[in-house]
Amino acid sequence: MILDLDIGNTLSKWRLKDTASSEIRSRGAVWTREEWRPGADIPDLDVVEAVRISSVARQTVLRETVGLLRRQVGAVYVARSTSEALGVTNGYGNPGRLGVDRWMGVLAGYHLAGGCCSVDCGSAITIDFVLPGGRHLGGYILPGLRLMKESLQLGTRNVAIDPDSEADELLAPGKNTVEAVNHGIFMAAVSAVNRIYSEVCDREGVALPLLLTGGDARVVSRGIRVPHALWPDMVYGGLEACFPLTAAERAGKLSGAPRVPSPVALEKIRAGLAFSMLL
Ligand SMILES: Nc1ncnc2c1ncn2[C@@H]1O[C@H](COP(=O)(O)OP(=O)(O)O)[C@@H](O)[C@H]1O
Ligand SMILES: CC(C)(COP(=O)(O)O)[C@@H](O)C(=O)NCCC(=O)O
Ligand SMILES: [K+]
Repeated sequence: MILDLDIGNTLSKWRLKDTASSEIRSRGAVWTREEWRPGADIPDLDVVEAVRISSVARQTVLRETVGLLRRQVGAVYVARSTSEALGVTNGYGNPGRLGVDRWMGVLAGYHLAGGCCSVDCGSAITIDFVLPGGRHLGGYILPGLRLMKESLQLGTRNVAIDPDSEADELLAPGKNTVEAVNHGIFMAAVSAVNRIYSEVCDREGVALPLLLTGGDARVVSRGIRVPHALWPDMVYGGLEACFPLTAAERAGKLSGAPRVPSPVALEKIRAGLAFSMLL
């Protein structure tokens, strides 16, 4: 078995992948601030031959996790943001500073779709662009839905947006504090993604496939006006592409990859931008 770890600022996600069949056998998540210790929701390390890790948590969390795993598992691969990988050049002036979860998402997106916009809706919402040909442009970081809600301190933190709400409902003015906050942060997130996607496609003269991942991807997806695809395992996809271990991975097949969404024509994106300027 392969243990894949995606340690974010809120949740440490794990999944077990069968080395022979490439199937996902189990998955789970623990709060990042909790100690990572086998037992409870954590898989039994006896069956694990290799571990792949993407971590944006504090250095000490990664160090402790790697230390624990190295004692019990033969091969531990830790992903790093580099200046170039798999045909993509990192757009940051200091490439190592790019969050490795963003780098994994960009590499997975490029592997699947070629040039793309990859959006990760987690503790933070990150929006990254890579052009056909592999030039990563850099990206945008804004607070995630939960962070936005907590920063308001209006006692609404425990009332999450129902991911099954219709976009129309979420667009409407709130009739109480919970609604006003939930609709407000929803609009902040989706407006940013819609606008940034259109602006960058316009600037670069290319309509890019749009891919979404992260804990709030389903909610944000409700308000995205252009074709896009959800890829919950996108960060894991970057780990698979960087450290291929199974036959399917070596053949370039990333698990859970969606069908590549066909973007709308650039003219339409530009027309939408022009229209929003007139309002
Ligand atoms: N069951 C859940 N538990 C915690 N957070 C959740 C859950 N479902 C959705 N979320 C949302 O997802 C976010 C965490 O998403 P995730 O992509 O795991 O973030 P990170 O990678 O930053 O840890 C939270 O900030 C919250 O808004
Ligand atoms: C922006 C992030 C906090 C997002 O992390 P997440 O929301 O997935 O926990 C993370 O990618 C990070 O720490 N990045 C380093 C700063 C940067 O990318 O510029
Ligand atoms: K994120």
